[in-house]
Amino acid sequence: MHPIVHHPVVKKLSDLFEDADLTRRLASTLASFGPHDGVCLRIDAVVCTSNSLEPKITTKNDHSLPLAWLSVENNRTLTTTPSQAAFLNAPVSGHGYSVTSQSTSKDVLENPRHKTVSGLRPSKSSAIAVATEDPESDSDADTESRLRPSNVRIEPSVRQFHSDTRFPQRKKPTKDAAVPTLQPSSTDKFIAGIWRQVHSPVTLSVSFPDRRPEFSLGTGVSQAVFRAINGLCKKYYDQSRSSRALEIVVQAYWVECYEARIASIRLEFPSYTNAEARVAALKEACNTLTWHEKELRNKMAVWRGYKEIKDSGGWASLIFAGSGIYRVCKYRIGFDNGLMSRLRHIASSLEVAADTLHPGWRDLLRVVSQNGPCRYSGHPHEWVTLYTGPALPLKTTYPHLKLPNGFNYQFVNDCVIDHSVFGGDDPRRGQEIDPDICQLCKEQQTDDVISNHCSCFSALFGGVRYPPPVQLYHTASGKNNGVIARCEFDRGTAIAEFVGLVTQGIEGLDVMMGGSPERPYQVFQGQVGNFTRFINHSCRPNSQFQKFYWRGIERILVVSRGVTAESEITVDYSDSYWGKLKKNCLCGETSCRFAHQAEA
Ligand SMILES: C[S@@+](CC[C@H](N)C(=O)[O-])C[C@H]1O[C@@H](n2cnc3c(N)ncnc32)[C@H](O)[C@@H]1O
Repeated sequence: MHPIVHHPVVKKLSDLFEDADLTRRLASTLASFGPHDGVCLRIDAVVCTSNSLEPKITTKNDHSLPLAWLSVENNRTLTTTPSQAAFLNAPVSGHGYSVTSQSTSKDVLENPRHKTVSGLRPSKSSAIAVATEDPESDSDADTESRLRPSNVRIEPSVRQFHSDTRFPQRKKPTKDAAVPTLQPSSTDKFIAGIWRQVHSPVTLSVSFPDRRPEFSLGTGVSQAVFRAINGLCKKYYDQSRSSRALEIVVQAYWVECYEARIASIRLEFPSYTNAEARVAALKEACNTLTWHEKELRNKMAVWRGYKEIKDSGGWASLIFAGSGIYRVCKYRIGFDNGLMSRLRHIASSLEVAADTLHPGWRDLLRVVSQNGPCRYSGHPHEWVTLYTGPALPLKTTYPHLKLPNGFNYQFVNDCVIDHSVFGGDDPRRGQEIDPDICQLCKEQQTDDVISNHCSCFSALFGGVRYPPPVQLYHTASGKNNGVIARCEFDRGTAIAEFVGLVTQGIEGLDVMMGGSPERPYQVFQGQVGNFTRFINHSCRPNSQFQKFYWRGIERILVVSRGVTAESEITVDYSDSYWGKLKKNCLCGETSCRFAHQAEA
């Protein structure tokens, strides 16, 4: 049989793909080659987007990436360039699978931008902050005239939000370079990275072999169990590219096993000192891992970091940490009590996001028998997160309202039209508006991500939509629930659409007014809607309501005026709203306009 079949790399590949048949199939393929054909094995990877894993074979648009050439003649080595392998006479021209990828981000960034109907411009993308201000767009009068309430004639008893709230004069960002700006620290970036990853469509599914060793530290760690965890550690270290999260989980757990093994050795050999027991455990590990002691010690230092992060932020913080975690743990960047206490604070909130957005994530922990049941189920916003402990079901947080049937709220992604009021009509449809052209940028709008050219609020319309990195939380200031941003939202970025029942004729309850004086409508969030229902008021808000037409339909958006991570998202409810609310404003701002509202 051809010697390449027994090559260790081939063995590794078959382990990697868990395909015991690989060598047999390789052997039968090689049977067609002659002894002087200079056979080598080319190892390719195919680059594609995760949402297009159904590859199309193309010849023109080849995204295959030759990684290495393996030759038996070349003293069993892998080469990384075709020139190194040239003597083998091996075919190096690319052919293989590729996926058609749509690349609009460049176009998106280069598209010209136009002024919005209010003081905010749409952000170029969620990653790029709008650095400049339009000098003419900031005066209250100007803003007001452009945002004049559409249906100001209605004078009902309802407390109305208006998407055209008069905002207090905004301070222009200073251009003075001498004024220091607060940059996010490495810890901020690390934690934001975890939140971003958990709110991304990352796929974490794994398949394990049927027979796996069972682990339990309760009864001590025998040499056999320690050998098994060492074996696992080696396996996932070797497979790190394909299962990075698994690797980190195993390594963090290895540290626990190692400590438990030391304790067990001390019981087995009572004459051993702690240092001797450590060395003995280390030697055992090195035997299976086939690493030198020094090598293992170096790696262990990083793995200890993983364990510390897991101990503070829970397994979810480790699994969703992304690739930055290695650097953080290797160089221990910002690795202090500050990081650990922040991780402890977000641990249960992170679990809410992980359980509700990635219900299968705990399967990864099966690799070390640490998987438990899902704690939080349902919609991510059916949970109110707390700094002090596990999240509470949203339903249980309104006892003060004394509602006869309890608090019931159905989360929906899009507005629901009250057909009993409007028949088959959608009152949000703009009259004499071209539904294909954006009113702001004048570019073409379509729901098809590829042909859409309007990137005004691409996080919500015409782009790929991810769950926004926000959660409900219990405010400390007495406002009951509120909405907390887990990542920053650049100024001009849409956070969400104000979604609810599109209706008319609601009296005495909170509604958002929309439409025109001729065709008014209300958006009522009493029973259905999204998290915007829980956004509180501030007299110095970090967000604002803003109208926007998408495909000819008026949408009311919550747009960031610069929201920092871990801050409460707030809007200005407007004077007319507070005029009908017999409560004191608890926003706590020095410029608060309604602090003594109830006494007035
Ligand atoms: C749309 S809800 C906001 C979510 C609400 N906090 C909750 O727990 O459901 C609006 C109500 O929240 C309360 N609220 C919002 N902002 C407030 C503020 N700055 N001060 C006091 N109460 C506020 C008022 O009772 C108001 O009528």
